[in-house]
Amino acid sequence: MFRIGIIGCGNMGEALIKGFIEKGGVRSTDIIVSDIDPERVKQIVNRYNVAGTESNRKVVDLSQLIILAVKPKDIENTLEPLKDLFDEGKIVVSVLAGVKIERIKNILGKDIPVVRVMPNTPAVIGEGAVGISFDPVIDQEKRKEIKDLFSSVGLAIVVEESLMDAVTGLSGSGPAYVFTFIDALAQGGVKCGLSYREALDLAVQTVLGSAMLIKETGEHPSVLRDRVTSPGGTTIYGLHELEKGSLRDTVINAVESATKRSKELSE
Ligand SMILES: NC(=O)C1=CN([C@@H]2O[C@H](COP(=O)(O)OP(=O)(O)OC[C@H]3O[C@@H](n4cnc5c(N)ncnc54)[C@H](O)[C@@H]3O)[C@@H](O)[C@H]2O)C=CC1
Ligand SMILES: O=C(O)[C@@H]1CCC=N1
Repeated sequence: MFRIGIIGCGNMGEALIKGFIEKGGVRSTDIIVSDIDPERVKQIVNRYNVAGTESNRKVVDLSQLIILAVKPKDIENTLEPLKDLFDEGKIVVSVLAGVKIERIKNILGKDIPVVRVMPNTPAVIGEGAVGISFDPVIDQEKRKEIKDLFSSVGLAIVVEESLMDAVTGLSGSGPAYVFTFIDALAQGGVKCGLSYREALDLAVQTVLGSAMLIKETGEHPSVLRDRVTSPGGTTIYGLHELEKGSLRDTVINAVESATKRSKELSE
């Protein structure tokens, strides 16, 4: 038996495999993976020394915790052919955006425990942000085991399932917003004469350092911002441009729009 089976070895599937092994102390021998793309399976097996198969049925048959990491549109055609294999003792963990616990149970046609998890790609280096929503039938011991597993790849918080769309819109999709912001910061540096490499290095460290300053001081971002903003200095001029460009409104709208899309995916 394998402790963990992962169906779907794409961006998120691989991020979890890498994070579990390199940061979470999960042994490669505890993991079996499958994907419809045989080349992808070979790649993952070679990279992480896990067991690999093209058979999803083998993954379900041989695993206790079955992590689904296919696209939401593929959930039915992935899960339907496997439902006879889900029996006592197995738990489904779905990282699929917008797919509700109830929908997975309906496809399985039985009351198999299901956990919804919304990780993000920094999980690959153990710096993920993970929302977890438990099926009420899952006992405290199993909840702790699953929370500990995902805590090994970053910050894991338990939320009501009704908030999982917001988690998806904020932290699930959030790395893409931050990558865009960092690239824009760097391009600003380029416009002012820095090489892109220098500008990107400075931008990355500025975002990383600023985030860590919030995390380590527990101070509100506005307090820390005011400590940068000298009266009549440079920062207020930059901040004013951000306000003129409605940065805050745009970021709030981005999270809200991605959240709405997650809700649409669940319909
Ligand atoms: N990419 C991200 O940052 C995040 C993705 N997610 C969720 O993770 C899931 C996967 O997303 P990505 O990894 O980005 O997509 P992806 O397209 O990179 O990976 C999906 C993988 O599933 C495989 N696949 C498709 N049908 C299959 C089947 N029937 N059996 C086995 N494997 C099958 C594909 O070959 C592919 O390798 C999605 O539901 C997404 O909502 C959640 C959080 C973050
Ligand atoms: O864009 C998506 O649908 C997936 C879910 C959250 C991040 N990527």
